Amino acid sequence: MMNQYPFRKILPQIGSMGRPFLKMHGLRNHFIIVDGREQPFKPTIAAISRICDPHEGVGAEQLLIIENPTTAGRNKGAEALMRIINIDGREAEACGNATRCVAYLILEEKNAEKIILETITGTLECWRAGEQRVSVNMGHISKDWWKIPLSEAQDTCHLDISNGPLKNPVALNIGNPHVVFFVNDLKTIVMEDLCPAIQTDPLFPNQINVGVAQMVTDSHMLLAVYERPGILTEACGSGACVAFYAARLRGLTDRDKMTVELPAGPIEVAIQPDDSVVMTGPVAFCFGGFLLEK
Ligand SMILES: N[C@@H](CCC[C@H](N)C(=O)O)C(=O)O
Repeated sequence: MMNQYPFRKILPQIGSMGRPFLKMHGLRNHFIIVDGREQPFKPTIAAISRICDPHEGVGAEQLLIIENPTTAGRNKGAEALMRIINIDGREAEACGNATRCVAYLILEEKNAEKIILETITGTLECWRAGEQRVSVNMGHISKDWWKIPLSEAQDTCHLDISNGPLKNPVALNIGNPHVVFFVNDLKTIVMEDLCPAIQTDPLFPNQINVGVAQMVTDSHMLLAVYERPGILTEACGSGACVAFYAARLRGLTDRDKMTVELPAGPIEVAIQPDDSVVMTGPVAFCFGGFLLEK
C-alpha cells in the first residue's frame, strides 16, 4: 500500500501557508487562477515563471489574478477585474480564453446569466452560452498602426513583413496586438520555426501574437497562433476574433459569423452591427490546490 504519511504531514501546512488556486482551461489554453480580491496576490517575476512552469510548478500559459474592479470599472457595472500575466511576468492586455474561464467563475459566484468583467483595457460583457460555454463581447478591433502598436507608419491591412511562406499579413489590436498571415495549407507551416522572428521584429515594440490562417470556406477557417512570449498554444480566443476580422478586411468572406478551428477545437466568432466582436467557446476545470507563494 502507498505510504500516505508525507501527504498527511505536509497537506495541513500547505493549506494554511499557501494561496488557493484553480486550474482551468479554455480549449486547452491553460490558466492558473488566483482570487486576489480579499488578500492581494503580487508574485515576483521569478515566482510567476516557476508557478507556470509545468516541471517546477502547476503549469499554465497564463496566471490570472482576480481583483476588485477599479472605480471606473465599477461605474460601468464590472463585478471583478481580471489581470492576465504571461509566463515571463509581463501583463497581457487581453485573452479570450481566459476571459471565458474567469467569467464562468463569476457567473457561478453571482448566480447570474450575464456579468461585466474589467480588464486593464476596459470592460467586457460576458454571458452563459450553454453548458460550460461562455460568450464574450471582446469589444472593437483597431487597425490604426499606432494602436497595434507598430514602430512606424504602415498599411496594417498589408504589412511589409515576411518570413519564408509567411507574407503580407494584417495587423490588428483587440486589446492585445496580433498579425494574421493567410496561407493555402496551414499544415505545411512550421510555426515554431517561422514565427519567433516575426514576433520579435523591431516593427512591433510590444512584440506580437502571430496567427496563421487558412480559409476552408467563407464561414470556416483553420488557425494556429504563436503567442507572446514564444508559445504555440492550442487555442487563442483573441487570435480567433482578429483572424475572422482580418479575413473580412481582405475580402475573403463577407459573412458576419465564422467558425475558427484551432488545434484544440472550434471557437465561434460573430461581428455585431456596431462592429464589436463576440466570441463563444467552452470552459473546463482541471484541478485546484495551494501555491506556496503568498
Ligand atoms: N499571450 C497573449 C495573451 C493570451 C491570449 C490568449 N491565449 C487568448 O485566448 O486570447 C498576449 O501576450 O497577448
